[in-house]
Amino acid sequence: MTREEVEVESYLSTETMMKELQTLLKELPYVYRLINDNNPIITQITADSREVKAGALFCCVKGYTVDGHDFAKEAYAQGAVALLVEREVLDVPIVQIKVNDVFRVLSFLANALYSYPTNDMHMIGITGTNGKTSVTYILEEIFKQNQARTALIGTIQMKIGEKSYPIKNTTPEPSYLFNSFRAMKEAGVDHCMMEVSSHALEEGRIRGIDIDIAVFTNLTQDHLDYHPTMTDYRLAKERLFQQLGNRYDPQYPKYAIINGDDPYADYFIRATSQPVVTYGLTKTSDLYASDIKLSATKTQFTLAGMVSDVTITSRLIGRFNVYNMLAAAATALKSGVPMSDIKAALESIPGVKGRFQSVQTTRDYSVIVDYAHTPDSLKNVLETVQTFTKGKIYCVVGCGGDRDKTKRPLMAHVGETYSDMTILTSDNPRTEEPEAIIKDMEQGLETTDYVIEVDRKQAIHRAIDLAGPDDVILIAGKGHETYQIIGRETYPFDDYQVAHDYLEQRLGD
Ligand SMILES: CC(=O)N[C@H]1[C@@H](OP(=O)(O)OP(=O)(O)OC[C@H]2O[C@@H](n3ccc(=O)[nH]c3=O)[C@H](O)[C@@H]2O)O[C@H](CO)[C@@H](O)[C@@H]1O[C@H](C)C(=O)N[C@@H](C)C(=O)N[C@H](CCC(=O)O)C(=O)O
Ligand SMILES: Nc1ncnc2c1ncn2[C@@H]1O[C@H](COP(=O)(O)OP(=O)(O)OP(=O)(O)O)[C@@H](O)[C@H]1O
Ligand SMILES: N[C@H](CCC[C@H](N)C(=O)O)C(=O)O
Ligand SMILES: [Mg+2]
Repeated sequence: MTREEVEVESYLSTETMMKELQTLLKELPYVYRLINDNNPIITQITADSREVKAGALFCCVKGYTVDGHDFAKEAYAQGAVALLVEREVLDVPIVQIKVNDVFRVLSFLANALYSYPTNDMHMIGITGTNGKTSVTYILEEIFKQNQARTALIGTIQMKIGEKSYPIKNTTPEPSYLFNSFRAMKEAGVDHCMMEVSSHALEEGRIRGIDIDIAVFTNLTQDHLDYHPTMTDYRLAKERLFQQLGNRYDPQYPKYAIINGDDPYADYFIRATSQPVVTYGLTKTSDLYASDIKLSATKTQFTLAGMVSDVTITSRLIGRFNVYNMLAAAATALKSGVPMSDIKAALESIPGVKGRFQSVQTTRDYSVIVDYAHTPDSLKNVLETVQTFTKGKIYCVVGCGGDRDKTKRPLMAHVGETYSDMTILTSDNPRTEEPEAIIKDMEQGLETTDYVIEVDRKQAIHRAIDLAGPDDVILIAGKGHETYQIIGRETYPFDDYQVAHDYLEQRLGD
Protein backbone atom coordinates (compact mmCIF):
# COMPACT_ATOMS: atom_id res chain seq x y z
CA MET A 1 0.00 0.00 0.00
CA THR A 2 1.33 3.44 -0.86
CA ARG A 3 1.75 6.53 1.19
CA GLU A 4 -0.82 8.14 -1.05
CA GLU A 5 -3.26 5.26 -0.83
CA VAL A 6 -2.58 4.21 2.71
CA GLU A 7 -5.67 3.78 4.84
CA VAL A 8 -4.87 5.13 8.24
CA GLU A 9 -7.08 2.49 9.78
CA SER A 10 -7.83 4.02 13.09
CA TYR A 11 -6.75 7.14 14.83
CA LEU A 12 -3.66 6.73 16.94
CA SER A 13 -5.07 7.82 20.27
CA THR A 14 -7.40 5.23 21.72
CA GLU A 15 -8.30 7.36 24.71
CA THR A 16 -12.00 8.21 24.57
CA MET A 17 -12.35 11.95 24.47
CA MET A 18 -15.72 13.04 25.76
CA LYS A 19 -16.88 16.62 25.68
CA GLU A 20 -20.35 18.08 25.50
CA LEU A 21 -20.88 19.90 22.24
CA GLN A 22 -21.86 23.05 24.15
CA THR A 23 -18.57 22.95 26.07
CA LEU A 24 -16.65 22.83 22.80
CA LEU A 25 -18.78 25.58 21.29
CA LYS A 26 -18.28 27.84 24.30
CA GLU A 27 -14.61 28.03 23.37
CA LEU A 28 -15.30 28.66 19.70
CA PRO A 29 -14.32 32.22 18.76
CA TYR A 30 -16.28 32.10 15.51
CA VAL A 31 -19.82 33.06 14.62
CA TYR A 32 -22.06 30.03 14.10
CA ARG A 33 -25.73 29.12 13.86
CA LEU A 34 -27.22 25.95 15.30
CA ILE A 35 -29.72 23.88 13.35
CA ASN A 36 -31.60 21.12 15.30
CA ASP A 37 -30.19 22.51 18.57
CA ASN A 38 -29.02 19.71 20.86
CA ASN A 39 -26.11 18.95 23.18
CA PRO A 40 -24.68 15.50 22.44
CA ILE A 41 -21.45 14.12 23.87
CA ILE A 42 -18.70 14.35 21.23
CA THR A 43 -16.12 11.58 21.25
CA GLN A 44 -14.50 12.10 17.84
CA ILE A 45 -14.03 14.82 15.27
CA THR A 46 -13.41 13.80 11.70
CA ALA A 47 -13.78 15.12 8.17
CA ASP A 48 -13.89 11.64 6.66
CA SER A 49 -17.19 9.74 6.70
CA ARG A 50 -15.25 6.49 6.35
CA GLU A 51 -13.66 7.13 9.75
CA VAL A 52 -16.86 7.99 11.60
CA LYS A 53 -17.60 6.19 14.85
CA ALA A 54 -20.49 6.55 17.28
CA GLY A 55 -20.33 9.97 18.93
CA ALA A 56 -18.55 11.70 16.05
CA LEU A 57 -18.81 15.31 15.03
CA PHE A 58 -18.58 14.97 11.25
CA CYS A 59 -17.10 18.01 9.50
CA CYS A 60 -18.29 18.54 5.94
CA VAL A 61 -15.28 19.80 3.98
CA LYS A 62 -15.63 21.01 0.39
CA GLY A 63 -12.61 19.36 -1.22
CA TYR A 64 -10.97 19.61 -4.61
CA THR A 65 -12.71 16.48 -5.83
CA VAL A 66 -15.83 15.95 -3.72
CA ASP A 67 -17.99 17.85 -1.25
CA GLY A 68 -18.04 16.39 2.26
CA HIS A 69 -21.65 17.62 2.71
CA ASP A 70 -22.63 14.79 0.37
CA PHE A 71 -21.37 12.25 2.91
CA ALA A 72 -23.32 13.63 5.88
CA LYS A 73 -26.07 11.00 5.63
CA GLU A 74 -23.52 8.22 5.51
CA ALA A 75 -21.79 9.71 8.57
CA TYR A 76 -25.11 9.91 10.42
CA ALA A 77 -25.85 6.27 9.56
CA GLN A 78 -22.50 5.33 11.06
CA GLY A 79 -23.19 7.08 14.35
CA ALA A 80 -22.28 10.76 13.90
CA VAL A 81 -24.17 12.87 16.45
CA ALA A 82 -23.38 16.33 15.08
CA LEU A 83 -22.36 17.99 11.82
CA LEU A 84 -20.15 20.97 11.10
CA VAL A 85 -21.47 22.47 7.86
CA GLU A 86 -21.29 25.44 5.54
CA ARG A 87 -24.84 24.81 4.30
CA GLU A 88 -27.71 22.99 5.99
CA VAL A 89 -27.91 19.32 5.12
CA LEU A 90 -31.57 18.37 4.78
CA ASP A 91 -32.97 15.09 6.16
CA VAL A 92 -30.20 14.57 8.70
CA PRO A 93 -31.90 15.08 12.07
CA ILE A 94 -28.83 15.81 14.21
CA VAL A 95 -27.47 19.10 15.44
CA GLN A 96 -25.69 21.05 12.70
CA ILE A 97 -23.24 23.86 13.40
CA LYS A 98 -23.33 26.18 10.42
CA VAL A 99 -20.20 28.28 9.90
CA ASN A 100 -18.54 30.21 7.07
CA ASP A 101 -15.34 28.15 6.93
CA VAL A 102 -15.56 24.54 8.08
CA PHE A 103 -11.85 23.88 7.78
CA ARG A 104 -10.87 26.70 10.12
CA VAL A 105 -13.46 25.75 12.74
CA LEU A 106 -12.62 22.06 12.41
CA SER A 107 -9.00 22.57 13.47
CA PHE A 108 -10.13 24.76 16.36
CA LEU A 109 -12.63 22.16 17.62
CA ALA A 110 -10.20 19.26 17.14
CA ASN A 111 -7.65 21.17 19.21
CA ALA A 112 -10.28 21.77 21.91
CA LEU A 113 -11.58 18.17 21.94
CA TYR A 114 -8.07 16.83 22.48
CA SER A 115 -7.41 19.52 25.14
CA TYR A 116 -4.84 21.58 23.22
CA PRO A 117 -2.16 18.85 23.18
CA THR A 118 0.58 20.92 21.56
CA ASN A 119 0.49 23.74 24.12
CA ASP A 120 2.86 21.96 26.47
CA MET A 121 4.94 20.03 23.92
CA HIS A 122 8.07 21.43 22.28
CA MET A 123 6.81 21.74 18.71
CA ILE A 124 9.15 22.24 15.79
CA GLY A 125 7.76 22.86 12.31
CA ILE A 126 10.04 22.55 9.30
CA THR A 127 9.22 23.94 5.90
CA GLY A 128 11.10 24.49 2.63
CA THR A 129 11.29 22.81 -0.76
CA ASN A 130 14.02 20.32 0.13
CA GLY A 131 15.49 18.96 3.34
CA LYS A 132 12.40 18.82 5.57
CA THR A 133 12.44 15.05 6.08
CA SER A 134 16.22 15.04 6.53
CA VAL A 135 16.09 17.78 9.19
CA THR A 136 13.33 16.02 11.17
CA TYR A 137 15.43 12.84 11.32
CA ILE A 138 18.59 14.71 12.33
CA LEU A 139 16.63 16.50 15.05
CA GLU A 140 15.15 13.23 16.27
CA GLU A 141 18.68 11.86 16.67
CA ILE A 142 19.81 14.98 18.53
CA PHE A 143 16.87 15.10 20.93
CA LYS A 144 17.16 11.36 21.60
CA GLN A 145 20.82 11.90 22.42
CA ASN A 146 19.57 14.52 24.89
CA GLN A 147 17.20 11.95 26.48
CA ALA A 148 14.06 13.59 25.12
CA ARG A 149 10.95 11.58 24.21
CA THR A 150 10.40 12.29 20.57
CA ALA A 151 7.80 12.06 17.84
CA LEU A 152 8.06 12.97 14.21
CA ILE A 153 5.61 13.52 11.42
CA GLY A 154 6.60 13.59 7.78
CA THR A 155 6.87 12.07 4.34
CA ILE A 156 8.15 8.65 5.39
CA GLN A 157 6.06 7.98 8.47
CA MET A 158 4.60 9.19 11.74
CA LYS A 159 6.87 8.03 14.52
CA ILE A 160 6.01 8.13 18.20
CA GLY A 161 8.97 6.99 20.23
CA GLU A 162 10.15 3.89 18.35
CA LYS A 163 6.71 3.02 16.97
CA SER A 164 6.02 3.76 13.34
CA TYR A 165 2.63 4.50 11.80
CA PRO A 166 1.77 4.85 8.12
CA ILE A 167 0.89 8.32 6.97
CA LYS A 168 -1.28 9.55 4.09
CA ASN A 169 0.15 13.03 3.62
CA THR A 170 3.49 14.56 4.62
CA THR A 171 1.40 16.91 6.79
CA PRO A 172 -1.92 15.24 7.64
CA GLU A 173 -5.30 16.98 8.03
CA PRO A 174 -6.19 18.51 11.41
CA SER A 175 -8.51 15.90 12.94
CA TYR A 176 -5.89 13.20 12.41
CA LEU A 177 -3.11 15.56 13.50
CA PHE A 178 -4.66 16.58 16.81
CA ASN A 179 -5.60 13.01 17.61
CA SER A 180 -1.97 12.05 16.94
CA PHE A 181 -0.72 14.80 19.24
CA ARG A 182 -3.00 13.36 21.93
CA ALA A 183 -1.43 9.92 21.31
CA MET A 184 2.00 11.53 21.64
CA LYS A 185 1.05 13.03 24.98
CA GLU A 186 -0.22 9.63 26.15
CA ALA A 187 3.17 8.19 25.19
CA GLY A 188 4.96 10.88 27.20
CA VAL A 189 6.42 12.67 24.16
CA ASP A 190 7.90 16.06 24.93
CA HIS A 191 9.51 16.96 21.58
CA CYS A 192 7.72 16.73 18.23
CA MET A 193 9.28 17.52 14.87
CA MET A 194 6.91 17.93 11.96
CA GLU A 195 7.35 18.61 8.29
CA VAL A 196 5.02 21.32 7.15
CA SER A 197 4.25 21.16 3.46
CA SER A 198 3.14 24.17 1.45
CA HIS A 199 -0.10 22.32 0.66
CA ALA A 200 -0.77 22.00 4.37
CA LEU A 201 -0.07 25.69 4.94
CA GLU A 202 -2.28 26.68 2.01
CA GLU A 203 -5.11 24.45 3.23
CA GLY A 204 -4.73 25.50 6.88
CA ARG A 205 -4.03 21.94 8.06
CA ILE A 206 -1.80 23.11 10.93
CA ARG A 207 -3.99 25.91 12.31
CA GLY A 208 -4.02 25.89 16.10
CA ILE A 209 -0.73 24.06 16.56
CA ASP A 210 1.44 25.86 19.09
CA ILE A 211 4.66 25.94 17.07
CA ASP A 212 7.70 26.89 19.17
CA ILE A 213 10.37 26.80 16.51
CA ALA A 214 9.79 27.29 12.78
CA VAL A 215 12.57 26.23 10.43
CA PHE A 216 13.09 27.32 6.83
CA THR A 217 15.38 25.14 4.70
CA ASN A 218 15.21 26.65 1.19
CA LEU A 219 12.86 27.66 -1.59
CA THR A 220 13.25 26.51 -5.17
CA GLN A 221 10.83 25.44 -7.84
CA ASP A 222 8.26 22.73 -7.11
CA HIS A 223 4.49 22.28 -6.92
CA LEU A 224 3.67 24.88 -9.56
CA ASP A 225 0.75 22.67 -10.50
CA TYR A 226 -0.79 23.59 -7.14
CA HIS A 227 0.52 27.09 -6.40
CA PRO A 228 -0.12 29.42 -9.36
CA THR A 229 3.27 31.21 -9.02
CA MET A 230 6.50 31.04 -7.02
CA THR A 231 5.19 34.03 -5.04
CA ASP A 232 2.10 32.06 -4.00
CA TYR A 233 4.34 29.13 -3.07
CA ARG A 234 6.57 31.40 -0.97
CA LEU A 235 3.62 33.12 0.70
CA ALA A 236 2.20 29.71 1.70
CA LYS A 237 5.50 28.82 3.36
CA GLU A 238 5.74 32.20 5.10
CA ARG A 239 2.57 31.36 7.02
CA LEU A 240 4.50 28.96 9.24
CA PHE A 241 6.56 31.92 10.45
CA GLN A 242 3.51 34.10 10.99
CA GLN A 243 2.05 31.28 13.07
CA LEU A 244 4.79 31.86 15.66
CA GLY A 245 2.65 34.81 16.74
CA ASN A 246 3.55 38.26 17.98
CA ARG A 247 3.91 37.84 21.72
CA TYR A 248 7.45 37.64 22.97
CA ASP A 249 7.69 35.42 26.04
CA PRO A 250 11.17 35.79 27.56
CA GLN A 251 10.73 32.57 29.55
CA TYR A 252 9.72 30.43 26.54
CA PRO A 253 10.84 32.42 23.51
CA LYS A 254 9.80 31.19 20.12
CA TYR A 255 12.33 31.21 17.31
CA ALA A 256 12.53 31.30 13.55
CA ILE A 257 15.53 29.37 12.23
CA ILE A 258 16.31 30.55 8.72
CA ASN A 259 18.76 29.57 6.01
CA GLY A 260 20.55 32.90 5.62
CA ASP A 261 22.12 31.85 2.30
CA ASP A 262 18.79 31.30 0.59
CA PRO A 263 17.84 34.09 -1.83
CA TYR A 264 14.39 34.24 -0.20
CA ALA A 265 15.74 34.46 3.38
CA ASP A 266 14.67 38.09 3.92
CA TYR A 267 11.03 37.31 3.16
CA PHE A 268 11.00 34.68 5.89
CA ILE A 269 12.85 36.91 8.35
CA ARG A 270 10.27 39.62 7.75
CA ALA A 271 7.37 37.17 8.11
CA THR A 272 7.95 36.66 11.83
CA SER A 273 7.88 38.93 14.87
CA GLN A 274 9.88 36.42 16.91
CA PRO A 275 13.68 36.23 17.31
CA VAL A 276 15.46 34.96 14.23
CA VAL A 277 18.54 32.74 14.06
CA THR A 278 20.18 32.42 10.67
CA TYR A 279 22.47 29.64 9.51
CA GLY A 280 24.66 29.33 6.46
CA LEU A 281 28.15 28.92 5.11
CA THR A 282 29.51 32.40 5.84
CA LYS A 283 30.19 34.47 8.95
CA THR A 284 27.17 36.65 8.19
CA SER A 285 24.95 33.90 9.62
CA ASP A 286 24.49 33.39 13.36
CA LEU A 287 25.53 29.75 13.09
CA TYR A 288 27.82 28.87 10.23
CA ALA A 289 29.90 26.02 8.88
CA SER A 290 33.43 26.51 7.58
CA ASP A 291 36.33 24.31 6.44
CA ILE A 292 33.91 21.94 4.71
CA LYS A 293 35.50 18.73 3.43
CA LEU A 294 33.28 16.49 1.33
CA SER A 295 33.91 12.87 0.40
CA ALA A 296 31.92 9.83 -0.67
CA THR A 297 31.83 8.42 2.83
CA LYS A 298 31.96 11.36 5.20
CA THR A 299 31.49 15.09 5.58
CA GLN A 300 33.63 17.24 7.83
CA PHE A 301 33.12 20.86 8.85
CA THR A 302 33.60 23.31 11.68
CA LEU A 303 30.55 24.77 13.39
CA ALA A 304 31.08 28.34 14.50
CA GLY A 305 29.34 31.60 15.29
CA MET A 306 26.91 31.28 18.18
CA VAL A 307 29.03 28.41 19.58
CA SER A 308 32.75 27.94 20.18
CA ASP A 309 34.31 26.25 17.17
CA VAL A 310 33.63 22.54 17.06
CA THR A 311 34.59 20.06 14.34
CA ILE A 312 31.91 17.64 13.12
CA THR A 313 32.55 14.49 11.13
CA SER A 314 29.30 13.04 9.81
CA ARG A 315 28.15 10.21 7.58
CA LEU A 316 25.54 12.49 5.99
CA ILE A 317 26.95 13.18 2.55
CA GLY A 318 27.02 16.39 0.53
CA ARG A 319 27.03 20.15 1.00
CA PHE A 320 23.22 20.20 1.17
CA ASN A 321 23.45 17.98 4.23
CA VAL A 322 25.75 20.52 5.88
CA TYR A 323 22.80 22.93 5.55
CA ASN A 324 20.46 20.31 7.03
CA MET A 325 22.83 19.72 9.95
CA LEU A 326 23.14 23.48 10.51
CA ALA A 327 19.34 23.85 10.56
CA ALA A 328 19.05 21.02 13.07
CA ALA A 329 21.95 22.27 15.21
CA ALA A 330 20.57 25.84 15.40
CA THR A 331 17.15 24.46 16.34
CA ALA A 332 18.60 22.19 18.99
CA LEU A 333 20.76 24.96 20.46
CA LYS A 334 17.70 27.20 20.77
CA SER A 335 15.89 24.26 22.38
CA GLY A 336 18.54 24.15 25.10
CA VAL A 337 20.46 21.07 23.93
CA PRO A 338 24.18 21.20 24.80
CA MET A 339 26.68 21.20 21.94
CA SER A 340 28.16 17.89 23.14
CA ASP A 341 24.84 16.10 22.45
CA ILE A 342 24.47 17.82 19.10
CA LYS A 343 27.97 16.77 18.04
CA ALA A 344 27.43 13.19 19.22
CA ALA A 345 24.17 12.92 17.26
CA LEU A 346 25.52 14.47 14.05
CA GLU A 347 28.42 12.06 14.21
CA SER A 348 26.35 8.95 14.91
CA ILE A 349 23.36 9.34 12.56
CA PRO A 350 23.91 6.75 9.81
CA GLY A 351 21.78 8.48 7.17
CA VAL A 352 18.14 8.91 6.23
CA LYS A 353 16.33 6.23 4.23
CA GLY A 354 16.29 6.95 0.51
CA ARG A 355 18.37 10.11 0.89
CA PHE A 356 21.78 9.63 -0.71
CA GLN A 357 21.56 5.98 0.26
CA SER A 358 24.35 3.82 -1.08
CA VAL A 359 23.37 0.38 -2.37
CA GLN A 360 25.66 -2.10 -0.66
CA THR A 361 27.73 -3.82 -3.31
CA THR A 362 31.16 -5.29 -3.73
CA ARG A 363 31.45 -3.95 -7.27
CA ASP A 364 34.00 -1.29 -8.09
CA TYR A 365 31.30 1.24 -8.97
CA SER A 366 28.65 2.62 -6.72
CA VAL A 367 24.89 3.00 -6.90
CA ILE A 368 23.11 5.74 -4.96
CA VAL A 369 19.37 5.98 -4.35
CA ASP A 370 18.10 9.49 -3.67
CA TYR A 371 14.74 11.25 -3.34
CA ALA A 372 15.71 14.24 -5.52
CA HIS A 373 12.51 15.08 -7.36
CA THR A 374 13.02 18.79 -7.98
CA PRO A 375 15.53 20.56 -10.28
CA ASP A 376 17.43 22.04 -7.34
CA SER A 377 17.71 18.84 -5.31
CA LEU A 378 18.86 16.91 -8.39
CA LYS A 379 21.50 19.57 -9.08
CA ASN A 380 22.71 19.44 -5.47
CA VAL A 381 22.94 15.69 -5.43
CA LEU A 382 24.71 15.44 -8.79
CA GLU A 383 27.17 18.16 -7.76
CA THR A 384 27.90 16.12 -4.67
CA VAL A 385 28.44 12.99 -6.76
CA GLN A 386 30.78 14.98 -9.02
CA THR A 387 33.03 15.88 -6.09
CA PHE A 388 34.12 12.28 -5.59
CA THR A 389 33.50 10.42 -8.85
CA LYS A 390 36.63 9.39 -10.70
CA GLY A 391 34.78 7.80 -13.61
CA LYS A 392 31.44 8.60 -15.25
CA ILE A 393 28.13 9.56 -13.68
CA TYR A 394 24.94 7.84 -14.84
CA CYS A 395 21.71 9.53 -13.81
CA VAL A 396 18.45 7.55 -13.88
CA VAL A 397 15.62 10.05 -13.57
CA GLY A 398 11.91 10.51 -14.26
CA CYS A 399 9.22 12.96 -13.19
CA GLY A 400 5.95 12.34 -11.37
CA GLY A 401 2.68 12.42 -13.31
CA ASP A 402 -0.19 14.71 -12.18
CA ARG A 403 2.43 17.04 -10.71
CA ASP A 404 4.25 20.23 -11.74
CA LYS A 405 4.88 19.87 -15.50
CA THR A 406 7.21 22.83 -15.71
CA LYS A 407 9.89 21.09 -13.67
CA ARG A 408 10.21 18.24 -16.20
CA PRO A 409 12.47 19.90 -18.82
CA LEU A 410 14.46 21.55 -16.01
CA MET A 411 15.17 18.22 -14.35
CA ALA A 412 16.24 16.62 -17.63
CA HIS A 413 18.52 19.60 -18.25
CA VAL A 414 20.08 19.24 -14.80
CA GLY A 415 20.62 15.54 -15.56
CA GLU A 416 22.45 16.26 -18.81
CA THR A 417 24.46 19.14 -17.30
CA TYR A 418 25.76 17.36 -14.23
CA SER A 419 26.06 13.75 -15.39
CA ASP A 420 27.73 11.95 -18.26
CA MET A 421 24.70 9.95 -19.27
CA THR A 422 21.06 10.64 -18.46
CA ILE A 423 18.66 7.71 -18.57
CA LEU A 424 15.15 9.12 -18.78
CA THR A 425 12.55 6.85 -17.27
CA SER A 426 9.24 6.82 -15.36
CA ASP A 427 8.79 8.00 -11.79
CA ASN A 428 5.14 7.65 -10.64
CA PRO A 429 3.32 8.36 -13.91
CA ARG A 430 -0.05 8.29 -12.11
CA THR A 431 -2.82 9.04 -14.63
CA GLU A 432 -0.51 10.49 -17.31
CA GLU A 433 1.04 8.62 -20.22
CA PRO A 434 4.63 7.73 -19.18
CA GLU A 435 5.90 8.47 -22.70
CA ALA A 436 4.28 11.92 -22.64
CA ILE A 437 6.02 12.79 -19.38
CA ILE A 438 9.35 11.75 -20.86
CA LYS A 439 8.60 13.86 -23.96
CA ASP A 440 8.11 16.87 -21.65
CA MET A 441 11.47 16.10 -20.06
CA GLU A 442 13.18 15.84 -23.46
CA GLN A 443 12.22 19.46 -24.20
CA GLY A 444 14.93 20.51 -21.74
CA LEU A 445 17.74 18.54 -23.40
CA GLU A 446 20.29 20.19 -25.63
CA THR A 447 22.17 17.07 -26.76
CA THR A 448 20.91 13.83 -28.27
CA ASP A 449 23.26 11.79 -26.15
CA TYR A 450 20.81 10.25 -23.72
CA VAL A 451 18.86 7.04 -23.22
CA ILE A 452 15.10 6.55 -22.89
CA GLU A 453 13.89 3.48 -21.02
CA VAL A 454 10.26 3.87 -19.96
CA ASP A 455 10.29 0.84 -17.67
CA ARG A 456 12.04 1.96 -14.48
CA LYS A 457 13.36 -1.49 -13.65
CA GLN A 458 14.90 -1.82 -17.10
CA ALA A 459 16.32 1.69 -16.81
CA ILE A 460 18.10 0.78 -13.57
CA HIS A 461 19.39 -2.45 -15.12
CA ARG A 462 20.58 -0.52 -18.18
CA ALA A 463 22.54 1.94 -16.04
CA ILE A 464 24.20 -0.91 -14.17
CA ASP A 465 25.04 -2.63 -17.46
CA LEU A 466 26.57 0.56 -18.84
CA ALA A 467 28.63 1.43 -15.76
CA GLY A 468 32.27 0.54 -15.46
CA PRO A 469 35.05 0.85 -12.89
CA ASP A 470 34.98 4.07 -10.81
CA ASP A 471 31.57 5.07 -12.21
CA VAL A 472 28.63 6.19 -10.07
CA ILE A 473 24.95 5.59 -10.80
CA LEU A 474 22.44 7.97 -9.25
CA ILE A 475 18.85 6.68 -9.17
CA ALA A 476 16.81 9.81 -8.47
CA GLY A 477 13.25 10.66 -7.53
CA LYS A 478 11.73 7.86 -5.49
CA GLY A 479 14.11 7.41 -2.56
CA HIS A 480 12.33 5.51 0.23
CA GLU A 481 9.19 4.80 -1.83
CA THR A 482 8.33 1.13 -2.05
CA TYR A 483 5.76 1.48 -4.81
CA GLN A 484 5.15 2.82 -8.26
CA ILE A 485 1.83 4.35 -9.25
CA ILE A 486 0.90 3.69 -12.86
CA GLY A 487 -2.58 4.82 -13.86
CA ARG A 488 -4.66 4.32 -10.75
CA GLU A 489 -2.86 1.11 -9.82
CA THR A 490 -0.08 0.82 -7.29
CA TYR A 491 2.63 -1.76 -7.79
CA PRO A 492 5.41 -2.78 -5.41
CA PHE A 493 8.63 -1.11 -6.51
CA ASP A 494 11.75 -0.24 -4.59
CA ASP A 495 14.72 1.43 -6.35
CA TYR A 496 17.15 0.12 -3.73
CA GLN A 497 15.85 -3.45 -4.01
CA VAL A 498 15.80 -3.44 -7.82
CA ALA A 499 19.40 -2.20 -7.97
CA HIS A 500 20.52 -4.53 -5.19
CA ASP A 501 18.89 -7.63 -6.74
CA TYR A 502 20.38 -6.94 -10.16
CA LEU A 503 23.82 -6.37 -8.69
CA GLU A 504 23.53 -9.63 -6.74
CA GLN A 505 22.38 -11.48 -9.85
CA ARG A 506 25.32 -10.12 -11.83
CA LEU A 507 27.74 -10.95 -9.08
CA GLY A 508 26.44 -14.50 -9.27
CA ASP A 509 27.07 -14.63 -13.07
C1 LIG B 1 -4.53 18.62 -3.30
C2 LIG B 1 -4.71 18.23 -1.87
O1 LIG B 1 -4.04 18.73 -1.02
N1 LIG B 1 -5.63 17.30 -1.63
C3 LIG B 1 -5.93 16.90 -0.25
C4 LIG B 1 -7.40 17.11 -0.01
O2 LIG B 1 -8.05 16.32 -0.96
P1 LIG B 1 -9.38 16.75 -1.66
O3 LIG B 1 -9.62 18.23 -1.48
O4 LIG B 1 -9.37 16.20 -3.04
O5 LIG B 1 -10.44 15.95 -0.81
P2 LIG B 1 -11.72 15.29 -1.39
O6 LIG B 1 -11.42 13.91 -1.81
O7 LIG B 1 -12.36 16.24 -2.37
O8 LIG B 1 -12.66 15.17 -0.09
C5 LIG B 1 -13.30 16.30 0.51
C6 LIG B 1 -13.74 15.88 1.89
O9 LIG B 1 -14.69 14.80 1.78
C7 LIG B 1 -14.32 13.75 2.63
N2 LIG B 1 -14.80 12.47 2.13
C8 LIG B 1 -14.40 12.01 0.91
C9 LIG B 1 -14.83 10.77 0.47
C10 LIG B 1 -15.70 10.00 1.29
O10 LIG B 1 -16.12 8.87 0.97
N3 LIG B 1 -16.08 10.52 2.49
C11 LIG B 1 -15.65 11.73 2.93
O11 LIG B 1 -16.01 12.14 4.03
C12 LIG B 1 -12.79 13.82 2.69
O12 LIG B 1 -12.28 13.19 3.87
C13 LIG B 1 -12.56 15.33 2.70
O13 LIG B 1 -12.63 15.83 4.00
O14 LIG B 1 -7.77 16.69 1.28
C14 LIG B 1 -7.48 15.30 1.53
C15 LIG B 1 -7.96 14.97 2.95
O15 LIG B 1 -7.36 15.83 3.87
C16 LIG B 1 -5.98 15.05 1.35
O16 LIG B 1 -5.67 13.70 1.59
C17 LIG B 1 -5.62 15.42 -0.07
O17 LIG B 1 -4.27 15.20 -0.29
C18 LIG B 1 -3.99 14.43 -1.51
C19 LIG B 1 -3.99 12.94 -1.21
C20 LIG B 1 -2.64 14.81 -2.07
O18 LIG B 1 -2.13 14.17 -2.95
N4 LIG B 1 -2.06 15.84 -1.57
C21 LIG B 1 -0.69 16.21 -1.91
C22 LIG B 1 -0.63 17.07 -3.15
C23 LIG B 1 -0.14 16.93 -0.71
O19 LIG B 1 -0.85 17.46 0.12
N5 LIG B 1 1.17 16.87 -0.61
C24 LIG B 1 1.87 17.47 0.48
C25 LIG B 1 3.37 17.24 0.33
C26 LIG B 1 3.93 18.00 -0.80
C27 LIG B 1 5.45 18.08 -0.69
O20 LIG B 1 5.96 19.01 -0.05
O21 LIG B 1 6.14 17.23 -1.25
C28 LIG B 1 1.53 16.74 1.77
O22 LIG B 1 1.48 17.38 2.84
O23 LIG B 1 1.39 15.51 1.70
N1 LIG C 1 19.01 21.18 2.23
C1 LIG C 1 18.84 20.68 1.01
N2 LIG C 1 18.99 21.46 -0.08
C2 LIG C 1 18.82 20.98 -1.31
N3 LIG C 1 18.52 19.69 -1.58
C3 LIG C 1 18.36 18.87 -0.52
C4 LIG C 1 18.52 19.31 0.81
N4 LIG C 1 18.31 18.27 1.64
C5 LIG C 1 18.00 17.22 0.86
N5 LIG C 1 18.06 17.56 -0.45
C6 LIG C 1 17.73 16.76 -1.62
O1 LIG C 1 16.31 16.68 -1.66
C7 LIG C 1 15.86 15.32 -1.56
C8 LIG C 1 14.68 15.26 -0.62
O2 LIG C 1 15.14 15.52 0.70
P1 LIG C 1 14.11 15.49 1.89
O3 LIG C 1 13.27 14.29 1.76
O4 LIG C 1 14.83 15.72 3.15
O5 LIG C 1 13.26 16.79 1.50
P2 LIG C 1 11.73 17.14 1.78
O6 LIG C 1 11.72 18.64 1.88
O7 LIG C 1 11.23 16.41 2.94
O8 LIG C 1 10.98 16.67 0.47
P3 LIG C 1 9.38 16.46 0.26
O9 LIG C 1 8.84 17.82 -0.10
O10 LIG C 1 9.25 15.53 -0.85
O11 LIG C 1 8.80 15.96 1.53
C9 LIG C 1 17.07 14.54 -1.04
O12 LIG C 1 16.99 13.23 -1.50
C10 LIG C 1 18.22 15.32 -1.63
O13 LIG C 1 18.38 14.96 -2.97
N1 LIG D 1 5.60 15.00 -2.05
C1 LIG D 1 5.97 14.96 -3.44
C2 LIG D 1 6.75 13.73 -3.68
C3 LIG D 1 7.16 13.50 -5.11
C4 LIG D 1 7.91 12.21 -5.27
C5 LIG D 1 8.02 11.72 -6.66
N2 LIG D 1 8.46 10.36 -6.62
C6 LIG D 1 6.69 11.81 -7.40
O1 LIG D 1 5.90 10.88 -7.27
O2 LIG D 1 6.47 12.79 -8.13
C7 LIG D 1 4.71 15.04 -4.29
O3 LIG D 1 3.74 14.33 -4.00
O4 LIG D 1 4.70 15.84 -5.21
MG1 LIG E 1 9.59 15.24 3.15
